[in-house]
Amino acid sequence: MITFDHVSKHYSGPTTAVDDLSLTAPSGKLTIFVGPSGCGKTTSLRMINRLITPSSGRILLDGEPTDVMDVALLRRKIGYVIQNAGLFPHRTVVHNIATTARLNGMPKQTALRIAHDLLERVGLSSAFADRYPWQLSGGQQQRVGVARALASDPKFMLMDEPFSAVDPVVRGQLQDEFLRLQREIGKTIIMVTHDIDEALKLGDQVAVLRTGGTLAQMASPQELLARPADDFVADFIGRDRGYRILGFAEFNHEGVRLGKEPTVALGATPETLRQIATDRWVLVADEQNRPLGWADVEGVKNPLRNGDLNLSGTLAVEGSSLRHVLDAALSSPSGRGVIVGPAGELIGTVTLSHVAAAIEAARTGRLGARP
Ligand SMILES: Nc1ncnc2c1ncn2[C@@H]1O[C@H](COP(=O)(O)OP(=O)(O)OP(=O)(O)O)[C@@H](O)[C@H]1O
Repeated sequence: MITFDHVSKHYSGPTTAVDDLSLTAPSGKLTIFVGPSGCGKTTSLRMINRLITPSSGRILLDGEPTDVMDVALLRRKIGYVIQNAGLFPHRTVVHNIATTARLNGMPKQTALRIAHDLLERVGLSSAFADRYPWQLSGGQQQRVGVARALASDPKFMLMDEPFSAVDPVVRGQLQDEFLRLQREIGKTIIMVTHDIDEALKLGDQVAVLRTGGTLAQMASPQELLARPADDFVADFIGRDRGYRILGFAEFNHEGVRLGKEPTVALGATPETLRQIATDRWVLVADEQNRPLGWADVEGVKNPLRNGDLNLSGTLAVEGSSLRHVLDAALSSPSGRGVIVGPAGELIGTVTLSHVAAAIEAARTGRLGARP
């Protein structure tokens, strides 16, 4: 657990970067600091590993004040990941990763073995081990940065905008991979971002800071979306709050009868399509009954080919969120959202009215309707 106890930081002149910040980042959880530019996120983070000294107040790691710890020992307890990874340019990937373990006195061979293991855990093959940072993409460098921070198996991790230097697609992948990794490793993490979507996606808890370095609200993503503390938080979270909160409610199809969707295979004739169709659209699936797309009965004049398929519909995996299921229904040309199992096999379809009923049930229960 990382505790801020009335921490302030005043720089010279009138700037108060952080103003009387008190909060606790719980053990094994990912806490996000988010807020507009200049609200003191990075300053707060860097006070934890004493790259910056607080003007007043204390920071404690598992109850132990950091200001009296030996600074080298303190930093060894804390993995640190920064934007653009900050890798050593003259060291290979595997030696970059091994650095922190070596600094903690681990024998070279053990450190290298751990580095190779970590490379795979962050989604890079061993083929990258002997490359230099400049031979990697931004996303790959960022993965190496995470692996390097993890190499000494620190109890705490500080991450300053770790995914912001890459394009949105890679960023999404890195976030997903990092969430998976954190489920395994359960570190106590504080991450800084200016991106509220990233905060809501990754955070167990989100601390929203306002300019002047004060805490506006600290809450779970669901709580922030359902009950923003004031206008500043509501504005910062932005529009679509009602829609985004659906991302935190699992689609429960127990009370909902999934439609039994008939399917055809590629190669089906127009006559077959017309016989099977319940309306204009027929779902096309492969031999394992995995949906491939929808065919428009009125548009197919020859045996069905790949090029005939409408691919606009998203698939919702069973057990995914109401947001995914709603999106599957909205994006499907037939209006029927396709639900698949873990191997991508068809389970059934849902109509918009089914999803609306599920949303209504969740809204009055778990979504936390306003009192
Ligand atoms: N070394 C410094 N000297 C004087 N003022 C500083 C110094 N470092 C930061 N500040 C000021 O302190 C405030 C907080 O800065 P900080 O970098 O912590 O903000 P931030 O929330 O991380 O911003 P961003 O999202 O833009 O990175 C800002 O007003 C900044 O200008």
